Amino acid sequence: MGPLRSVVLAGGGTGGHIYPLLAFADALRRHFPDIRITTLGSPKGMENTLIPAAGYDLRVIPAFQLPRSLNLDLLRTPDRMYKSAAAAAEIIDEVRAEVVVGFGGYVSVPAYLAAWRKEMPIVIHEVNVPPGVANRMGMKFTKRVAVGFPHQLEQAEALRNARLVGVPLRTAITGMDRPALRPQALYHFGLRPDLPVLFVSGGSSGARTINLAVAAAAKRLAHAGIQVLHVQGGRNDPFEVPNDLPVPYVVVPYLSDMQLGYAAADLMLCRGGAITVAETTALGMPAVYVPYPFSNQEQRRNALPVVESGGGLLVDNSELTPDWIEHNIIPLARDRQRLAAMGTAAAGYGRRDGDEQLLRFVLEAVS
Ligand SMILES: CC(=O)N[C@H]1[C@@H](OP(=O)(O)OP(=O)(O)OC[C@H]2O[C@@H](n3ccc(=O)[nH]c3=O)[C@H](O)[C@@H]2O)O[C@H](CO)[C@@H](O)[C@@H]1O
Repeated sequence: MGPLRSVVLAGGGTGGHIYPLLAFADALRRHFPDIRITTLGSPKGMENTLIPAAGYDLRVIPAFQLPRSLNLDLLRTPDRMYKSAAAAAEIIDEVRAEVVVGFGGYVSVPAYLAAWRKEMPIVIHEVNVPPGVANRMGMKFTKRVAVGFPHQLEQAEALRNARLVGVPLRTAITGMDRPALRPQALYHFGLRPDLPVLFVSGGSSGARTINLAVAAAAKRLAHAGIQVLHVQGGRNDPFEVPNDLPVPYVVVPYLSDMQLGYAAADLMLCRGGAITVAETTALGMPAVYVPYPFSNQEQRRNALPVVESGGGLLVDNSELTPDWIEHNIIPLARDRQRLAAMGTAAAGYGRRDGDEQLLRFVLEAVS
């Protein structure tokens, strides 16, 4: 087949839907330098900052509310859905897209609907169990569904016949040499090279419980000689960290260059968002996972296979206290051998070629 000339990528809401879209867009551009890439987003999602910052064309289409349960009537009736789908259809026509690839989030639904009406190829990329509501709706229009992780095939009936491609990850992350980047990353954050670094991130929007528990353990961590690099996360209130600590505790609101955080870190403390898990494992980063306790336990499902393979620890949100941190994280962060073994196990679960594998799947769809 010839080169792809124009694609529409749909996905929005939080980072978990947007970063894989961007990583896939980068892969498209690598293979087809002249390709036209158009992304569809909703008015309020993080796509409004992340996609233009990455240099891609973002078209915002009208928002609509999607119910938590699936109902096909919804697609026939409400005006707002029609309006959104009509806007998506107009853009698909304008750019003469050959395929729509959706990553989930409400904005994907009008894109799927518009593409289905035009009888165009549709490809869905899904990273969670159970699959998100937008992608579940999209699955009524296409059988071309790709997933990020092996457990999804076993645990979700709707994904049983999906193609396992992995998660498209940014090459700034998958392509980095962690030890080589470490000195620069430590310098960037004002961290010392002689003490371990705990990297704390609650995902793209941050996590209040994690923020408060780690901040409350700041003194104990510092006196044990553990430095902290703490990403607060966009949607979270600031928290207090004592300013007389003997070792650095660096708080940053959000990291656009997430690879610098990974490069500086010896151990990660994080939620279990699918893209976070894909990144920590791709990098062989030992991690303590604190899954978000709601959303159908999807984050526990993401983290469990890594933990079972020895690549990290799992702790319930309600159990993450300063005492737990003192008794579990402090000894781990100081144990280089254990960290190295965990990192090796995590790397055994991780993969770095999700972008290329998804591209292969999309090319099959258009051929
Ligand atoms: C509470 C909730 O429902 N979370 C969901 C959401 O998580 P969320 O949107 O937090 O997404 P993930 O944890 O999967 O990924 C976060 C992404 O943001 C990046 N990042 C994060 C912080 C930062 O400062 N800079 C930065 O670049 C990470 O490198 C990663 O690429 O989407 C995921 C993927 O659908 C789901 O599995 C999660 O369950």
